[in-house]
Amino acid sequence: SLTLEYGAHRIGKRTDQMMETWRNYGLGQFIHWGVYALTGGHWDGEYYSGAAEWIRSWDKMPKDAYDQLYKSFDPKNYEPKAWAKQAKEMGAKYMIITTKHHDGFSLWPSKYTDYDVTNSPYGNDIIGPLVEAYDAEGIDVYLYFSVMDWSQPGYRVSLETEEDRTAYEDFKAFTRNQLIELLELYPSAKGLWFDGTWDEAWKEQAVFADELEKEMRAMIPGLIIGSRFRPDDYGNRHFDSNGDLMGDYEQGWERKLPNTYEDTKGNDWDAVMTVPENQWGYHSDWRGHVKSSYELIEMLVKSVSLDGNFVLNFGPDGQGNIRSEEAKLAKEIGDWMKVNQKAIYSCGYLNWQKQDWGYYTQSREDGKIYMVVFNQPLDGKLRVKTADKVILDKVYPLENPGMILTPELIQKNEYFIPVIMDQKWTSPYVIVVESSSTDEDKNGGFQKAK
Ligand SMILES: COc1ccc([C@H]2[C@H](O)[C@H](O)[C@H](C)N2C)cc1
Repeated sequence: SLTLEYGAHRIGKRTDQMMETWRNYGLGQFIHWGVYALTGGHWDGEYYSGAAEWIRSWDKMPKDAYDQLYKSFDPKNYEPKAWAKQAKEMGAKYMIITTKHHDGFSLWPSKYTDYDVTNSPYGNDIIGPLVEAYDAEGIDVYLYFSVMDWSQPGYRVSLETEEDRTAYEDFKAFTRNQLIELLELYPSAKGLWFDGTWDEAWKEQAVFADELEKEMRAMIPGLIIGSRFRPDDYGNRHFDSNGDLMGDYEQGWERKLPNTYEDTKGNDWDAVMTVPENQWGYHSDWRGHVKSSYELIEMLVKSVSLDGNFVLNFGPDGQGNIRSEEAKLAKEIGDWMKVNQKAIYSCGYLNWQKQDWGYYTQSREDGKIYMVVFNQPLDGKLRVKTADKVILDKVYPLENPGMILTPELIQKNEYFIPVIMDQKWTSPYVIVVESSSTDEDKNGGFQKAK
């Protein structure tokens, strides 16, 4: 393997408490909010078919018109406490907020740019009250920050000339200033979710990025930073030139999920997901497929079953309203979580053979196994093929622990579990499996399967 000075600084998962907490979240909320929300994905009566938060890059969007939008940013209906309560009801354990997206508009009072909320009619800090509201609900806050910043004169896609390099040094200093400022203003933040780090110019900044990451980690011990921040000695991101994961978890799963445990390479990871196919910021006219809560619950369960976190995106409108479609999803997901959260929180991958009826998760706290059923077989029998030397001690519906189900042995380590046919399951349901190992432990009894 290559000797890398700026590659992965750790092989394998972080095992400290803050990362354990992160690993056990299961469900998160992404919030994309900024001046792009004022356009709702339209300009001058025309429909923008791209991602609404990218409308500034649309050829039909005059750049100066976009850059004046902040003079209309005055979200009368912004209610951070209501947003936090809704997220709590949904069952989100963490929230990632766009402090600054690619356009550079800063949602906090920044000393380093005039393109921020203090120079909008709204005038006040957006981020601070949001952090307080989510902290008060016990939902951990993470700060999304786009390195790419179209508003900054020093920003460059690539460094071709000496002038580029000189300008980029200013941009690097600006970027560091804003990040230090964010961590000083919001020290309860548990981590940063970086974006906009694919430019050639940034990919040459292995030294700068590494020093900055170290500086940020020193400011908030345990700070969690994913694989989208640093480039390595050769400009590789997410995985360094030896194939080792950069940062604390893999951030590559954007609007897509891994299919198998092998796809995750055994790393921690999050999957960030839009409700439409590709809209993060507010678009007033969602076209194409809009995901149902059933689909999103399956993605959540699949993510947890493969040791990841699922982060669902919300895009509030220009007045600070959470749109009705998202409010409905938050309610429906929350209703499901209220009944089935034990199969999600502090759960992860179980190495039993994947079956067609759904997904296994296993509690990292007590080893209980959860069978989350999406596709109930017509004969009401769930096939279960356990790992070797496992016996099933007790099986029952999570919703009705008194209803003991008796597995039917098919062959060694393989059973049918008869679910209740007269129980009309109308949404994904969970069967709990308490199991133990047939290995004799030192005093001849059975130990709980770990
Ligand atoms: C070039 O393709 C991109 C670039 C950036 C994105 C941004 C989205 O605006 C959103 O912030 C998402 C999390 N991020 C990857 C999406 C697609």
